Amino acid sequence: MAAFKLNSVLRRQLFVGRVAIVTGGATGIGGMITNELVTLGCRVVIAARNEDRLKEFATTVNKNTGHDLVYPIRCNIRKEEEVSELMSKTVKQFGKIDYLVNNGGGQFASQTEDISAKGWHAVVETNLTGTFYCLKHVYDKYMKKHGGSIVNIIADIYKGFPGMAHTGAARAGVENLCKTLAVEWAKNGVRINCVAPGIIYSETAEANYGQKGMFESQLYRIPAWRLGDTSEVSSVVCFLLSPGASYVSGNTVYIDGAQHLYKSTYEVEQHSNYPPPNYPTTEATTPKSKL
Ligand SMILES: CCC/C=C/C(=O)SCCNC(=O)CCNC(=O)[C@H](O)C(C)(C)COP(=O)([O-])OP(=O)([O-])OC[C@H]1O[C@@H](n2cnc3c(N)ncnc32)[C@H](O)[C@@H]1OP(=O)([O-])[O-]
Ligand SMILES: NC(=O)C1=CN([C@@H]2O[C@H](COP(=O)(O)OP(=O)(O)OC[C@H]3O[C@@H](n4cnc5c(N)ncnc54)[C@H](OP(=O)(O)O)[C@@H]3O)[C@@H](O)[C@H]2O)C=CC1
Repeated sequence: MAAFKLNSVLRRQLFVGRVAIVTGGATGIGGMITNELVTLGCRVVIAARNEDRLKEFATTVNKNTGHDLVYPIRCNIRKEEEVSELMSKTVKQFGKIDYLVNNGGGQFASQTEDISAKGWHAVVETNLTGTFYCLKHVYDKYMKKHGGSIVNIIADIYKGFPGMAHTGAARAGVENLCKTLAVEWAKNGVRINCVAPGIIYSETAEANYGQKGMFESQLYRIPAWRLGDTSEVSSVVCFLLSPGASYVSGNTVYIDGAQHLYKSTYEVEQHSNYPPPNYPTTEATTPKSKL
């Protein structure tokens, strides 16, 4: 009991005096990351496009904790000047940026051939270019001189991302950028890692993907036989930001109940359109082509 009490005191103090930026920090996974950082004593700037939602979330958390620890700044990460301003305003307001969580992002489900050029650019600009802007400007405005710790939220791209090629390509780009920067910025005391969530329940994520219960229909593809919850992502993010991960950089942690090692969310329908094999085939091994 005594040990637990000591741990909970240490836990509350882990990030006292620290300042974090969480993009998309007012909803879903980002909202839980903000909550957990605040619980650990951190001041958190939350940044996204919907200003009303940011303000409402900040007011609620600040009221619940009795401290002004959450500060909203409207920012579309696709706009470099807004990202630059986000970093400048944070340094002006709080004097520092210890942590950056690149969580803001999203996509839509589509067969690759149905993605328009505009849709492709929207997803790549949001998830890859937006993340690049955040990384570049947090480095320029603070971390180049002072170091820091960064976590990028990507997605389960272990087997490509059939059904969401745009985001698969963008997130793979972020993962590769992370590996590069772990080396290039090590000399500046910057650590950078990625977190790859599997299917994580949040009201906003479910709303984005249409009908209620859609996520649950995927359970049989997940060895854990359940979805993840947002606190199961935020705890890993906080660990990676913390001194507990002081020798960890350039890595990706999958938070997916082992789904990346198991079944894809994509179904390939039966067909016989591959070049024929060199072994004898029967009707049973050669399904009729649907072409
Ligand atoms: C298994 C689960 C894993 C993942 C879970 C999560 O991530 S949960 C979290 C998920 N949370 C989120 O994803 C939330 C954040 N997501 C977003 O903000 C958007 O999904 C975004 C990234 C596409 C930006 O979109 P925006 O509207 O700001 O961008 P814009 O106005 O610049 O260009 C729009 C163009 O993109 C196209 N297009 C867009 N939607 C669709 C569609 N449904 N259908 C088809 N196409 C679509 C279309 O071409 C459109 O142009 P049009 O035809 O209108 O001239
Ligand atoms: N839930 C899941 O199963 C999975 C989620 N992810 C990823 O995790 C992250 C969080 O998703 P989740 O919490 O589930 O869903 P949400 O829809 O709640 O989170 C997306 C957040 O990103 C913000 N955002 C989107 N576009 C921009 C932009 N251009 N500039 C600034 N902020 C932006 C949104 O705020 P606003 O609209 O106000 O800008 C919103 O707060 C996303 O990157 C998502 O793709 C990855 C794999 C699985």
